[in-house]
Amino acid sequence: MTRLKIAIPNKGSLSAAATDILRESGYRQRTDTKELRLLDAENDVEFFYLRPRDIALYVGEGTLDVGITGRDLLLDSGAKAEEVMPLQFGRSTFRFAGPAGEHDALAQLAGKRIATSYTGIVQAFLDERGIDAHVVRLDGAVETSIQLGVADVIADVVETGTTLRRAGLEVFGEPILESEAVLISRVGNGSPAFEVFKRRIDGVLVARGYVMMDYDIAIENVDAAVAKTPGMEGPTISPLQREGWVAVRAMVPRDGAQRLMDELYDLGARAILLTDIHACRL
Ligand SMILES: Nc1ncnc2c1ncn2[C@@H]1O[C@H](COP(=O)(O)OP(=O)(O)OP(=O)(O)O)[C@@H](O)[C@H]1O
Ligand SMILES: O=P(O)(O)OC[C@H]1O[C@H](OP(=O)(O)OP(=O)(O)O)[C@H](O)[C@@H]1O
Ligand SMILES: [Mg+2]
Repeated sequence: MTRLKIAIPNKGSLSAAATDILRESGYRQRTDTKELRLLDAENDVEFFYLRPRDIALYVGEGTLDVGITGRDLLLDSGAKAEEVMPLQFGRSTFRFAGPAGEHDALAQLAGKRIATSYTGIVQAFLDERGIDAHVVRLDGAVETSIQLGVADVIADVVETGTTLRRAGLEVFGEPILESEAVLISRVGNGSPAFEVFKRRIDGVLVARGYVMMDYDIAIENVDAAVAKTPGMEGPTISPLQREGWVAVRAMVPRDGAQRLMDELYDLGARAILLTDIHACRL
């Protein structure tokens, strides 16, 4: 098998969370942020720490096999790479914004100067709708460009909205795009090494969404309890020394697990335990 080459954000909002998920998936990660390349010989993979904006290009060209980047950056790049799996972190919305109270519809974009770091996404959006506007490419901090007179509106990443508010701006029109960190690969990459890598990442994502629940319950109440905790392939039910009782073990969604414990208690379950799952293969 040829060694898998993987691109990881070296800085910015996605960097720490990307490193975390890889570490949880059992891969070596750099300990020094100045390190730009790291070989994990045991797992036969090599990591390249790159600017998130450049990652889709390397993967699209086939120089690197896999990457973690933002969906917005992937689409903006126009690279021949495809989204393989959303990673559930780095969520943001890409939106138009202007001085508070001045705009309420996308039709008002016509003839305006629009500042953005994502010219690919914005130009494609305007072309699709036949809106004629002038796109001004900036590297970052685009919120300031209106006050400084180089643009009339902006199109940018919005997470909490704090940056917009502080600059006296507000969003208008429909959201252009919902983004999050995504796993990308070259179109049609189905190598066995890539399949293993995907399964490991997926195992961590699923584990983050579930917890393990254990409880003891009288046999006459098992059916009602198991209906609430069906598990993946069906829960494990083991005998207890206590006559007429069994122990049940099942994976349950993390959201709502506390409420589920209350409901099981009401059904007569006791010794109800919740434990974290660190990884899984389902
Ligand atoms: N609050 C946020 N600000 C910026 N980007 C975010 C935010 N939340 C998620 N992202 C995502 O991070 C990616 C941007 O990568 P980038 O390297 O520009 O990170 P950054 O946090 O903006 O870092 P930098 O300090 O270099 O500006 C995009 O996919 C973007 O959607
Ligand atoms: O809605 P918020 O929670 O305020 O987050 C959004 C802001 O964060 C990012 O800026 P970043 O700090 O990355 O600076 P940049 O513009 O130089 O990339 C983005 O470009 C917005 O400005
Ligand atoms: Mg940024």
